[in-house]
This record gives sequence, C-alpha cells and structure tokens, in this order.
Amino acid sequence: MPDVLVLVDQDGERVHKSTYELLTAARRLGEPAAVVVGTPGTAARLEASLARHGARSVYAAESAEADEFLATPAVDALELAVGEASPAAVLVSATTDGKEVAGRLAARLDAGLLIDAVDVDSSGVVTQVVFGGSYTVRSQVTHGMPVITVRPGSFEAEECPVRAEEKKLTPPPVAAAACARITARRRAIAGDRPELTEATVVVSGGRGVGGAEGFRVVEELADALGGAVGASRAAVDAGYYPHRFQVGQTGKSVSPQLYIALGISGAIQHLAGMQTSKTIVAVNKDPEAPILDLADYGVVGDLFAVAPEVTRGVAARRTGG
Ligand SMILES: Cc1cc2nc3c(=O)[nH]c(=O)nc-3n(C[C@H](O)[C@H](O)[C@H](O)COP(=O)(O)OP(=O)(O)OC[C@H]3O[C@@H](n4cnc5c(N)ncnc54)[C@H](O)[C@@H]3O)c2cc1C
Repeated sequence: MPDVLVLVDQDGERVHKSTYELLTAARRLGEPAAVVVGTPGTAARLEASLARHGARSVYAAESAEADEFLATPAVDALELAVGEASPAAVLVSATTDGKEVAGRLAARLDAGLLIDAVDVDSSGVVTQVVFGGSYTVRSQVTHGMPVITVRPGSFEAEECPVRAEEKKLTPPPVAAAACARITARRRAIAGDRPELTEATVVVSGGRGVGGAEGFRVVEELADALGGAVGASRAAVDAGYYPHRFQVGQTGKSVSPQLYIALGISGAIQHLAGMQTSKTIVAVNKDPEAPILDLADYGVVGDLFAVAPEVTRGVAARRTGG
C-alpha cells in the first residue's frame, strides 16, 4: 500500500488531536506516515503517540531554525518527504497555517489541491464544504498527487497501534531573506478550556448575549460540558468576546460532536464555520431565526433562562444529584 503523508500539528511536546484525525483519514487511502517538523528531538518525543494512532513511518524534519519561520520549513519538509515516499496523497489540517502550507506545496509540486475536506473515501474522492458553506461537493484530483486539507473534527480519531520507523529528512536551510522570521512567541492565555478547533463540545454566543458580562452564561455551560467557548462575528465586533474565538467564514471552522448556539441568528457566514458539527443545538428567542432550520434541537426561548437551567442540569447529572 502506498504511504499517505500527514503533516503533524504539535507544540513540541504534544500532538494535537487534529493529527490523530488525519492519521485515521489517511488509513482509508494507504499507510499513514507522519511528518514532524520541529527542533531536534521533537519527533522522538512524539513518536509513541503517533505510532499508537497508526503512523508506520515518522519522517523527522528537524533543524534549529524550524520554529523560526512560518510555513516554509513545513513546505520544505513535505516536499522532501514526497520525494522519499512517493505517497498516494498528503493530508494537512485545514487551519490557517495548514492551508498556506498545502497551497504552497501543491504549487511547488504541480499537484492537485483540495481544501476544507470533511470526508475522504478510499478512491480519493473528497467531500468539501465550499462557497462559505453554501454547497457541499464531491471532488477528485485529476492532475498530480492530491494535497488535501481536512477540517479538524471531521473524523473521529481512532487508535491503531503499530510500530513506527523513524526516518530522518535533511531540510535545506530556509532562505531567510524571502521569509518572515518569528522573533518572539507568547502563549495565549487559554485557561483550562480545550482549544476551540479541538473541542468535542463548543458553546458559542452571539449578539443575543447582549454584552461581555453576558458571556458568563456561555462560559458556564461550556465549563459544565467540558467544552470550548466560541462567538459569532457580531459578538466579536461588538467587543463581547475576543476575535480568536470567532467561528465562521472569517473565523475558525469547528466540527465538534456537539455545537450549542446561544443567541446566534444563523447567518450563512456563521454556518460556514460550524454546520458540519455532528449535533447542533440552538437557543433563540425568535422562532423564525434561520439557525433553527439547521439545528437538530432548537429551543425557542430566552438564553438567559435556558442556558443556566441546562448548566444546572448537567452539573446535577455529574454529581449524581
Ligand atoms: C464577508 C463576511 C464575513 C463574515 N464572517 C463571519 C464569521 O466568520 N462568523 C460570523 O459569525 N459571522 C460572520 N459574518 C457576519 C454575519 O453575516 C452575521 O452578521 C453574524 O453572524 C450575526 O451574528 P449573530 O447571529 O450573533 O447576530 P444577529 O444576527 O444579530 O443575531 C442575534 C440573535 O440573537 C437572538 N437573541 C437576542 N436576544 C436573545 C436572548 N435573550 N435569548 C435568545 N436569543 C436571543 C436574536 O433573535 C437573533 O436571532 C460575516 C459577514 C460578512 C459580510
């Protein structure tokens, strides 16, 4: 079976859940092979967890400068790994960085590029969400090797323990003059909540929350469910919640098991970022709100009455009360 290369999302210590999803998707197309780009020693730290999720090969593209540049080290590493493995496909997470890497790799290799995949079948046919979520299409690359970006949350990560073989790549020095160098990094203060794109549960608030203080009810429900907090653009623009939590066409794309929308009308640009969630619950006081057409469960009511009630119910179940 041909290799399928997966670019590993990681923070030097830990593999992100989106990578396990990619390794699961890769098994439909061939033998998963992980590509780790980082400073020396990174691949060795991550190898066991990658092997547990089915990576038979771990390509280590390590250099002292790997973390100093955006995208380019990953594009260089994938180009080298493609040369070594002649893979059936390359899978990359459909994040902002991932899409840049995938686009540049496809251009370098004259390969076909499919973005925002939410499903991949064994013949390489990909289901994509396009035009801001207005259409779902099935596509297949007809020229060159497919480079596919997969939306985080589209696949259920499954363990598949194998023995991984580490393979060293020797990345070329990054052409610093042509790249922006990262001069400092500051970790975002994220608290205890899961990362938005990795969370199994996302509770989002919209303009209907009415203000920054109102987001307390959104956070309390998210915390009760062990989920992440999201926000609509209207809520972000109004200053209720920071931009990094925006869900939608110009925010983050999420695909959790459960998405709860509180006081969000359901504009197409918001739906573009969450409509592939497995179960959608919406609370809106307007029975005509478009989000209620998409929701699996819709509650017509005041979010300030409904959400705290749900939070109490979840907490009571947790404590067996
Ligand atoms: C190019 C472009 C890109 C965009 N990108 C994004 C994007 O990435 N993400 C995004 O979200 N939007 C995006 N938008 C904006 C989008 O069009 C909508 O304006 C936005 O999603 C509306 O946010 P909202 O649903 O919170 O606000 P509104 O549309 O104002 O809806 C608020 C809802 O809250 C309900 N409500 C009010 N009070 C309560 C209450 N007490 N209890 C229950 N319900 C209540 C109301 O009935 C209403 O349905 C984009 C727009 C453009 C043009």
